[in-house]
Amino acid sequence: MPARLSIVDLSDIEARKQDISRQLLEAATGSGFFYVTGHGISKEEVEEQFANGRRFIDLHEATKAPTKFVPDLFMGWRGRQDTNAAVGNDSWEQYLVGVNDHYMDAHNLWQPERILPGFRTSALAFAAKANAVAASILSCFEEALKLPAGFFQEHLDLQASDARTLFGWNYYPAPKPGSGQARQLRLLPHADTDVITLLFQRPGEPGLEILPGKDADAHAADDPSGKDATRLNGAWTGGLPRGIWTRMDPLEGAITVNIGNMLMRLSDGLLLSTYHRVRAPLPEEQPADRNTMVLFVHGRGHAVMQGPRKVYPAQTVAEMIAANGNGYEKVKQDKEWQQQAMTFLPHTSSRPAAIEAV
Ligand SMILES: O=C(O)CCC(=O)C(=O)O
Ligand SMILES: [Fe+2]
Repeated sequence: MPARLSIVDLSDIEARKQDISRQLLEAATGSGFFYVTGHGISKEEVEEQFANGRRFIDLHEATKAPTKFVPDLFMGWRGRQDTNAAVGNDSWEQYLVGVNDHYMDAHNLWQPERILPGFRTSALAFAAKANAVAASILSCFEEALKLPAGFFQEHLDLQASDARTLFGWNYYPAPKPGSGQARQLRLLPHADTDVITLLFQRPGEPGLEILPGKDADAHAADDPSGKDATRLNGAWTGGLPRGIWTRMDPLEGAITVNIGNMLMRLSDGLLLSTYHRVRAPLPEEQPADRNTMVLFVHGRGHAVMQGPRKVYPAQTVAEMIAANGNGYEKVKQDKEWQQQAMTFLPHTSSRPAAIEAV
């Protein structure tokens, strides 16, 4: 099996469901990360939404401050001061919105219309489109995972009063010349807490890397601090080299998809939530900004994320978010780990031999 990252074409998913389900399952049981094309979201829509998010990021700090992050909900704005406290450097800023207006309004986490006209409508419309892509990917997994038919449709309902799915923007400014940031990470290694993540990356702004063979379970079980990233489990890596940070670069027209801890639990460990990180541009790369958009598919707060074989403890979506936020929250108090993890060695980063359709 060659070392490769998989691309799955989702076009005509209703007519080709069986075929696509097989391909998705093969892609997902490998490294836990794959690309999808034929998803029906145009390049223009994606760029428009990047621009929408940038309108927020470019606001004055004092204007953004009232929409500050609420940890239990995992919604709101984290400025570079906050991400500095969370991950140990100041090269990252994030704004996450709930697809559920109820939580957002209760905490005043939207900017007023007069400051960002049309922002909310545009963001929610895009999040709903992305969620539809997520829902069709997940419906392909139901049968294979022996979950009741319609399980995801029920739990991913964005209109539900306890819907906890998040959409948002990550902004990593270009490293300042001479700052040494080229040898730093922009985001620490972590595994996502959600069901699946849809990540929109822009060509020309690389940095995402995955660690095949190191999943959230291996992290939690044998290395709670996560300090030793080389401790791995024995899981299948889809032919990618085990324990080597592998570049998951932006791919024109594709959405990057990864399995989160909730789907790992729902699948009783068949699908793995793989460790990933974001590094700053290398000295030989363009010292560009990095802009990404994420859909963290969580589903409804009361949904129990446990598979039919009950391999993992029964915990609800709300409990899992409150306990762990996203994975990087877990290590934020550990200064020694931060220092160790932030130092980036370029030779630890490798390109996959191929990116190809399964
Ligand atoms: O911005 C990226 O490329 C990755 C973001 C990520 O992993 C996260 O927000 O969980
Ligand atoms: Fe992540």
